Amino acid sequence: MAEDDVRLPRAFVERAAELDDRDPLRAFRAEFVLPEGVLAYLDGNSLGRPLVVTRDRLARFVDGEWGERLIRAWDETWLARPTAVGDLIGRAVLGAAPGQTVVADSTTVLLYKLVRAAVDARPGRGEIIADTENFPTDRYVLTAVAAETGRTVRWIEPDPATGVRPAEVEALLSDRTALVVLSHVAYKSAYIADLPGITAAAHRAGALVLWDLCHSAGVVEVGLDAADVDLAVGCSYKFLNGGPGAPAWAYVAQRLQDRLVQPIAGWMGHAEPFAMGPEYRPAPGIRRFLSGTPPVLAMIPLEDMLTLIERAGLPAIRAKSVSLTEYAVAVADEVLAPLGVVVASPRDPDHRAGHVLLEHDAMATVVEELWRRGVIPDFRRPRGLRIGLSPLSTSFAELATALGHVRQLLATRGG
Ligand SMILES: Cc1ncc(COP(=O)(O)O)c(C=O)c1O
Ligand SMILES: Nc1c(O)cccc1C(=O)C[C@H](N)C(=O)O
Repeated sequence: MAEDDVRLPRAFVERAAELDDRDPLRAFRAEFVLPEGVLAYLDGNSLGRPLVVTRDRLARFVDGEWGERLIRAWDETWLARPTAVGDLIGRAVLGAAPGQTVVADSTTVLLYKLVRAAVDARPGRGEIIADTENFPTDRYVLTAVAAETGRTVRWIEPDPATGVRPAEVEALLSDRTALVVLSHVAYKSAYIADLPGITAAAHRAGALVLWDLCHSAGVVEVGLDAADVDLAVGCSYKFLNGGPGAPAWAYVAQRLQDRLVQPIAGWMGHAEPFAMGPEYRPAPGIRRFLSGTPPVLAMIPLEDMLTLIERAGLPAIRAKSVSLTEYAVAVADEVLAPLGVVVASPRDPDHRAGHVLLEHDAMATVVEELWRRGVIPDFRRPRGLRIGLSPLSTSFAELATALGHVRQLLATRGG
């Protein structure tokens, strides 16, 4: 293979073709918008592709619910959308019974609301357990709530490649722990934490636990009710393909809902929003975690993708996800490692979610050139190229194409 050849070795190209031929989900790719100029899109763990059906649904919404029903649509359908779509998310990807999931705000805002509500429900417990490798917005919210409430964050410093292990959490748990906040899937390495194990350990210490599922929802089976999780949040623009700025969602276990008070008391979380009365009275159940007017328009792409996920089935989606990341790791080991690339994601597929982190000092410039070529993964400091693999919209051929360009750029870089 010539250095400047952008193709992978024939064996890998043929394996990709075989895997596509055998892929039981291969027909779903055609339901996404696939522009010619994008050779390979490997960033669905940041922003998922749009569905073709959404283009038509948005047009119908403008003419129908918005353009013709107008303000009447609030009572007819829109006011119920946050919990209706929440229940769809709960059923399709969270393993959550109805009445426990609501769509609203952004992940950051919902994180603040649930973290604050949780620590206020544990007065006298002055510690929050978190980790230094979590996404910045989680760390910033936790630091702010700790400052607001006179609490201390106990930071775990996990090995970036392995993520937070139960023993590291247990070492910090005590009767001073109010809340444990972790990402189920690490945003850099894609490490899948032991959600049931850590949840049980937190409960043994009398603490609440909140899971950030941004990199899990839609690509990893979660099982919130089965694991007796208290609280969870997630975004919907990654593997739920809700589109840029799509709303987030929150899960609050039924047993906790009427015992928690969230700090942003807005009219949409009121028991009777249109009474417009003098006093705030929280709505019963999950609606009390709403604050302002729901992002109705922004829920349309999300509804379409949840329908697709239910058609495909999360077990099949997870199985393809594992095949895709296994293929990426095999190419990295056999073709990229001789060029200095290191796989910085778990080797065990049971602990690896929907993306793979490949490290090399040249990755920042490699990603810049890849984007110019229409090959779109993303870069995370200090030296990580993230290969995001959305199972329903990504083909093995597309993945092989992308990795061929990565190889060629590393093989021909000067210096
Ligand atoms: C783990 C995690 N939490 C939170 C966020 C972002 O939160 P927001 O949707 O509020 O920007 C992201 C990425 O966008 C993320 O990866
Ligand atoms: N949420 C994002 C945004 O608003 C702009 C650009 C990127 C994003 C992302 O999704 C970042 C992503 N959570 C990450 O894992 O890095």
